[in-house]
Amino acid sequence: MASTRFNQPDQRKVASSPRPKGRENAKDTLCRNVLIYGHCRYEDQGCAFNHDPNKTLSPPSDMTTKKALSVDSPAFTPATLSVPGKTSAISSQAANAAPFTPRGLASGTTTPIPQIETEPATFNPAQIKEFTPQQTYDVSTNLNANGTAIDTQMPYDPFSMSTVADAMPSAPYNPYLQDNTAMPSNGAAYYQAQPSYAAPAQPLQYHLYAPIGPHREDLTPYQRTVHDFFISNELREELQKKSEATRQVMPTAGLPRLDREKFHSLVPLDTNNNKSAAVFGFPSWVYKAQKEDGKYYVLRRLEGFRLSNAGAIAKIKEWKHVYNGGVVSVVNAFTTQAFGDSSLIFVYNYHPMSKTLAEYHFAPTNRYGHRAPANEQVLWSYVVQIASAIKAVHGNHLAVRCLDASKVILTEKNRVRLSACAVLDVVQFEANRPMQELQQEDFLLFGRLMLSLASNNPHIITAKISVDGLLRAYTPDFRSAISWLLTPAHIPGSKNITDFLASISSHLVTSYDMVLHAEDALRTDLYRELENGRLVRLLTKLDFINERPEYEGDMKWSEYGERYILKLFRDYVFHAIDAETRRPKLDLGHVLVCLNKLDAGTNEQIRLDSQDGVSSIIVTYKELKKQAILAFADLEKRAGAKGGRY
Ligand SMILES: Nc1ncnc2c1ncn2[C@@H]1O[C@H](COP(=O)(O)OP(=O)(O)OP(=O)(O)O)[C@@H](O)[C@H]1O
Repeated sequence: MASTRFNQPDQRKVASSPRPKGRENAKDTLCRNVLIYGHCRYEDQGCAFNHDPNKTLSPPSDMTTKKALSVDSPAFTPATLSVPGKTSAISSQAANAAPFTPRGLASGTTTPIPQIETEPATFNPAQIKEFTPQQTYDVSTNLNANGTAIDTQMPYDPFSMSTVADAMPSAPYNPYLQDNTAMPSNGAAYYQAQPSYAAPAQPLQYHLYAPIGPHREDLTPYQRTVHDFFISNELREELQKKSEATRQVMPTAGLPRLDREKFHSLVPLDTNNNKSAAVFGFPSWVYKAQKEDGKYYVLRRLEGFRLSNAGAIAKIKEWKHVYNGGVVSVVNAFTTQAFGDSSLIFVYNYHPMSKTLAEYHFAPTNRYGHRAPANEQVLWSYVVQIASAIKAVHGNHLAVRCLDASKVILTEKNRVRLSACAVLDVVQFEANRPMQELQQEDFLLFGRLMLSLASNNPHIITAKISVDGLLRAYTPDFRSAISWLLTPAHIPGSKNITDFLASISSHLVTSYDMVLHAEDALRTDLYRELENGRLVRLLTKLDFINERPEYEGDMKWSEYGERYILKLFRDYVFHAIDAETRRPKLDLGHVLVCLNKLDAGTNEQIRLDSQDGVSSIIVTYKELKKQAILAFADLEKRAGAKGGRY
């Protein structure tokens, strides 16, 4: 730690300027005092060095000395960047290249010692701009902490920051190539290697909240808040509700445990107590249940069903091969007496907070008890998803058979799944109807379902209606798709789902594009959360170390070495005060920036001042990171156990 000083009362005295090699060189050499403190006390007293930073490498704009404990304290430009003679080690391209620092986050109210960039002095999320990788960029000559040229081409591993901090690169970083080995094969279609990609060759020095993904440019600055860095409130609320629903228990519901099948904690999901036998021929109940393995499932119970043919239940095996995003996976089926009757139970995957299409579209919403008919775009999205589900089912030589609005569930916004597959195969096993006939019937059921949603009529009788008349508000495309589904084939059994999909191909593409946008949006949210997880781990580690009461009397523990610097760092991050008003600064941006830089161990230097203002330390994040690792390792030793990975 060449630049680190501990508790040295006189350490802030002005450094003497370097001895010039020749008088001529001196006036071209930037005075070290200007570098370190922003001014030179001896400027007017004969100091021979150059005091105009603009004549050499441009120093940071805010190089003015301010009081201790202020986050606006004078900046310090590492000698590595401005040592005369060494500047030639930086290629002109490297010097001009923009470091990877999303603006607006990088400066905060910190006392950073900027490398080359000049950042706005206060944290302003509104100013965040996208990172544009530099096309041509010479990384072969960069400087290490000692000011010597080093090879900066290194494989960058965002999950192992020590590589970034401790070693320097040897091969160009290619973010696309990097994941190829780890990526499961099913991701290959989307994430193919891009050999021609001109990688941002500069090693990414620290994690910041890179604004990746779709951007909304119509927001005015004041609308961008700290919430921009976290998952959106709506999504958070939705996920939390789902998580709560998943964990809900109802001990007073009086429902049995199914010990033989290892299910317990049943919670009824039916909101409707009037059980009709219209769909399956038996009253049915739906429960959420937890299995012994800790996972959650849905149990659909058919009350009073007696299994007369063991072969019926074997049908389930065939359903296990159906793997489609539009079908709720069928897990198992069994009979039980646990409910006090003879019940047939189907086990499905659980999708918390689902609603049936009937519950969603036919529930009255206005005071006249009406709900507006569904919008055509939404209906097209249902058509595409259900058609894809039918394709998967028919492709496995099965038929859906149950396409009632009360048996298609909405698991996410506009995301539908068939929720009662396999039931009729078991219940009507004896009827032994030909599969081709059942598959043709699926088209009719599908057409009826869409027609009832489009006309907002749950009880539509399709025999005597004119689709064109009923769906006047919809496009001819939509009307003809519904007509195709409802019209029996000229040659029995000749209709097939592939033909239907071909005829709606333009809507498939639109739907696919919407899914891509939705995925982009979710990924953007994921990026926001990515850094938060890291920071929680880092904060936990720091809190484990800082000011442990049991070691309070132990001077070695708290007042020396790494723990002392980390304590000062804690003050620097969390206890900053405004230089002018002396009021506490509660700047989340500052905290995020500092913690991210610590996590990455950057070479940026900061000045840490003791609370009494007596001593200061100039230290890099890289050194701080090393100290944190050492202090935590020491703590682990004292704890006598490994604390786990942080
Ligand atoms: N796999 C599942 N995951 C989560 N919830 C589900 C699942 N399947 C069904 N549900 C939910 O269970 C509830 C009851 O479903 P059910 O099929 O019994 O509908 P219903 O409207 O009660 O119809 P019926 O009157 O025929 O019983 C619905 O709110 C539905 O969203």
